[in-house]
Amino acid sequence: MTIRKMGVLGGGAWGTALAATSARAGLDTLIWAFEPEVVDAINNTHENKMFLSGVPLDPALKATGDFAALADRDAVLMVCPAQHLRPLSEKLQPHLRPGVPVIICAKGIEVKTGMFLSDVLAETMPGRPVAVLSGPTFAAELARGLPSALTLATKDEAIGKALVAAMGLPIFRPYLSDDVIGAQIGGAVKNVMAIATGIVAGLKMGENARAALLTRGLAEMARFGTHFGAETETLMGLSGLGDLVLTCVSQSSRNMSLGYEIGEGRTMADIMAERRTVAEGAHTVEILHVIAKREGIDMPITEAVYKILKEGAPVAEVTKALLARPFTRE
Ligand SMILES: NC(=O)C1=CN([C@@H]2O[C@H](COP(=O)(O)OP(=O)(O)OC[C@H]3O[C@@H](n4cnc5c(N)ncnc54)[C@H](O)[C@@H]3O)[C@@H](O)[C@H]2O)C=CC1
Ligand SMILES: O=C(CO)COP(=O)(O)O
Repeated sequence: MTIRKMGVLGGGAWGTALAATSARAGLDTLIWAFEPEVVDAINNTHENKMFLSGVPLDPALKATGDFAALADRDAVLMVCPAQHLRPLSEKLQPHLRPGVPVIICAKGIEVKTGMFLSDVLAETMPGRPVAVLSGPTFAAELARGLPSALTLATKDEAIGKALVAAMGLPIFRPYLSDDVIGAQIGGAVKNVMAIATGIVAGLKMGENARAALLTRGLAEMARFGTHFGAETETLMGLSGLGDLVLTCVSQSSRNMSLGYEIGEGRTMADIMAERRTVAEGAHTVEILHVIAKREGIDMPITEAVYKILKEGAPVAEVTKALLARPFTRE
């Protein structure tokens, strides 16, 4: 299998950065974008001002608002926010040739069903090969040509190798895995942990507290992951620990900075009113909390973020309760 024509579903920051990378790798690349202004800007000004401003794009990179225009693609990167994956994949499915792989690049869990995104695609795109591309990667850095490494997980080794051959670059290094569930869990859970570490940073609780939270967040990710059959190697790899570290320590993260502002005393409503971009952890926490309860998985940090974001519990009270938990074994 050879991939020459790449489709990208989603013209946000990450979709645009991945499309720019695909074009840089020499692939004929077409982005489907939701906003007509984004389609227009990519085609006519070669810049996505709305989501990735200041990054000049290859004029060969084209955008469309028409799903049918993706009909000749050899593979499609699915880079919409997680909660939009179901309706968008339903609309795209009839236009793609059978056997064309789709690669999940979104990070999250479907809130209304509790399903992993690969399970959503198994319903909306039955029989289609699926891969997951996930790792510590801020869109703005990749778009500027700075180096990144990611996990590329798929059960179909030939497709994995074809994707690496097509898109791999010295600045974009995919590492193959067959752990499709594990690669999704890291990316989903780390966003919730990034909100938590952001809150602690906003509260000025110190760097010891942040390191403690990040490490206990990893324990939470590992408990959740192993419960659903993820391999430890994946959780300790780029899509797990790697992404957890990046997202929890940097204010470039939308999730971390969301937490930071909450820690400083702002309300969710005020913060969200100023943002057009997605902070996936704010959605993921809603369902992660439900799944953890249902499955009996101990996830106290997730629970704390849920209480603050979704129940409006006072930050000081929730933090105090988290620190007062009974002492236990590591
Ligand atoms: N930005 C980043 O550095 C990275 C993002 N991701 C993941 O990629 C996914 C997409 O994120 P970004 O590209 O950053 O998005 P973004 O936050 O830059 O842009 C928002 C996106 O949501 C789309 N959107 C808004 N309303 C919509 C609707 N009603 N229907 C369909 N689409 C709609 C917009 O078209 C746009 O593509 C997320 O799951 C994110 O976690 C993964 C790795 C890095
Ligand atoms: O997933 C990301 C980095 O790997 C981007 O993180 P944010 O969505 O928090 O900005």
